[in-house]
Amino acid sequence: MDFSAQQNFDHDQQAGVGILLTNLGTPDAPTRQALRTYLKEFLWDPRVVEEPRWKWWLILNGIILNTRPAKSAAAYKEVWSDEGSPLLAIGKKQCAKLQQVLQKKCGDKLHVELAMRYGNPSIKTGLESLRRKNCRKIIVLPLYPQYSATTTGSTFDAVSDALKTWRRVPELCMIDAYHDHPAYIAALSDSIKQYWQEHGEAERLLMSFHGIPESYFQAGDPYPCHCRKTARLVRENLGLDEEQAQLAFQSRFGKDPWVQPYTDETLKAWGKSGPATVDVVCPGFAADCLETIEEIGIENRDYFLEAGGTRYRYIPALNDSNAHIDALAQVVLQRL
Ligand SMILES: C=CC1=C(C)c2cc3[nH]c(cc4nc(cc5[nH]c(cc1n2)c(C)c5CCC(=O)O)C(CCC(=O)O)=C4C)c(C)c3C=C
Ligand SMILES: [Fe+2]
Ligand SMILES: [Fe+2]
Repeated sequence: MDFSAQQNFDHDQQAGVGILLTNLGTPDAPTRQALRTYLKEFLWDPRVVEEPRWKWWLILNGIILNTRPAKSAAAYKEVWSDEGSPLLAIGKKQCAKLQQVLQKKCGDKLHVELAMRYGNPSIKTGLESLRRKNCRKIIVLPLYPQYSATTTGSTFDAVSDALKTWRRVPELCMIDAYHDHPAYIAALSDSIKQYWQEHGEAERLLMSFHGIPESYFQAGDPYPCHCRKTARLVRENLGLDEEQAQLAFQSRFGKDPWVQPYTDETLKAWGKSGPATVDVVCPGFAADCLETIEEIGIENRDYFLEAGGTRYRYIPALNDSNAHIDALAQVVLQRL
């Protein structure tokens, strides 16, 4: 074990508190090669794909990593901006703003760093930055409001792994979920209300969350229950009934059943015989990314309109809005 990196650590400096803000991750570039590297790390995580290792190794290396990277790179090209990947660019803004808000409240012993579970900047790098700033207490805030072993659980694995080589392990607080935090629910509801004030209301609201395999839920992952609670609280806050505002799960991967109802099938059915106008919001995504901009903003729009719907709009994620950053600050401050 290598503890040498800590030799220059200043033991006398006053200790600080670090906040590690994390998100899923994103490729370094929208290219086949960068996607291959990224997907290899992501899809080899046993929290994400629970298949027996030998079997999954053959499928991943024999099929998926030879086909998916080119397809995913084309999709990423559609959302890539001058600032790079939206998820990372928005993450950097969220991090800088949260630092400002928390420093105003708590002073300059508080440091916020951004890290990605897969790809860069890594969790190891983020934690090391906080160590250099002499943070003896670290609060990990994964930007997933709803807990899932595939996301939040996996982030905690990576944090624990990174700390294995530290001689002085910091006091640690891992925030597991904030799916029903009043400030998060208020920020979501207010952003929908504001969108409707500016653009008018649709006949129906679809709250679309990323899915997980149905078998993970059966094995005890509380994720779908967290999503349902978020959706119910937002719906109640907006004063809508169960027909006017509904929930669905997107981004199914592979052939096994995932938690239902599926977003794409719901929108195709609504296009055929349901409401003429639909607004879609993705409360589980703290930042707009491939899954919201491309999958919801483009792909699912086409499904709805081609099936007969007349108007489809995507309401942006909370991103770096003041209400969102204030909500995240409140989630963190409760743990200080
Ligand atoms: C293979 C299984 C997958 C599980 C389980 C899964 C869970 C899960 N993912 C998110 C959030 C995001 N996923 C994103 C991209 C993405 N997700 C998967 C697969 C699983 N996700 C893949 C293969 C990809 C890559 C894109 C692709 O090739 O289609 C992203 C976007 C990242 C970006 O750079 O924009 C997010 C965010 C959650 C919340 C979740 C379970 C709760
Ligand atoms: Fe995903
Ligand atoms: Fe997707």
